Amino acid sequence: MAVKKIVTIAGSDSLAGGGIQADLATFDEYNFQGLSVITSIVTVTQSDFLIHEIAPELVLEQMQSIFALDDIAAVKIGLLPTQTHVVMVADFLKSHVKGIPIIVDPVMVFKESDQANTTKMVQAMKTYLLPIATVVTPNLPETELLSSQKITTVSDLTRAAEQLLQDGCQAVYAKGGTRLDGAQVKDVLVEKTGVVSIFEQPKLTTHTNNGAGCTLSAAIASNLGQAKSLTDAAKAAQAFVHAGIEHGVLLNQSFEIGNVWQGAQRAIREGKIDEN
Ligand SMILES: Nc1ncnc2c1ncn2[C@@H]1O[C@H](COP(=O)(O)OP(=O)(O)O)[C@@H](O)[C@H]1O
Ligand SMILES: Cc1ncc(COP(=O)(O)O)c(C=O)c1O
Repeated sequence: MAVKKIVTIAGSDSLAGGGIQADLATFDEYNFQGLSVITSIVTVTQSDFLIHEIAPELVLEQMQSIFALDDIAAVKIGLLPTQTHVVMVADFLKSHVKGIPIIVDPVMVFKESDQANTTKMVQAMKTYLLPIATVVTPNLPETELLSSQKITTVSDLTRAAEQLLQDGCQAVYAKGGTRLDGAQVKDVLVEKTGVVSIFEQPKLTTHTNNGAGCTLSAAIASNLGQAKSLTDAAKAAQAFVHAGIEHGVLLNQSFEIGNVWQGAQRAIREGKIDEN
């Protein structure tokens, strides 16, 4: 029996919070065989958050192996360590991949570190990656970087997301998340058609949100790969992440911040977690 296949082009998070590990775990929950192109390896210690890049030629070879298959359901792009990787991945997809959803998570600002990539990275993303995207999923600081706008309210977030449509993407799902005030998390989806949707969930106080952004974009990719509409895919993905944060896991007791658990929604569905 042939399996349904979906691809992530992203970094490895050795501690499995975000990155390739979160993407593959998400794809598995949606019954996809997850294929992966590893762009970088992230290592985390008490003092350092390091991104080790994989040589662009090797990234290209991974893409060539995968896209020799012609029945991929969707592609998600996560961490790209340099502008060279951005240009190369965008060029490859533009010429080799047609007619399937491309979800771009423009990973530049991490919860685990304050570092934000440079202005040149922002420019490379806007010039090469956004134009090929079905949907782009920046978090709040990334939306600020890409739009050069300061964001403190949902209206600001919506306006900035609408501005990003001018870079040529079909839609922007901007994550307000916990970075906007209020008891609810608020994310905004703006589409080129003019439709604006706001997705809300109760703001959780659990500290198990490592990988929330990666899981969200992988879940959007999975739902789009199952041929849902973008609005339905986004709504389902936000609910999937919410369950994953609420029932997230700590690696051990010395970690204060834990990882999203991609199996949470299934466990709830199967009655293995009592929600009351
Ligand atoms: N504490 C929380 N409670 C509920 N939802 C959350 C929480 N933190 C993040 N989310 C949701 O998780 C997804 C990822 O958001 P965010 O953490 O802002 O992204 P990133 O990981 O890229 O910084 C969004 O849908 C956001 O609304
Ligand atoms: C490889 C990689 N990609 C992306 C992320 C971003 O993770 P999050 O979904 O928490 O924003 C991380 C965070 O550690 C990472 O290591």
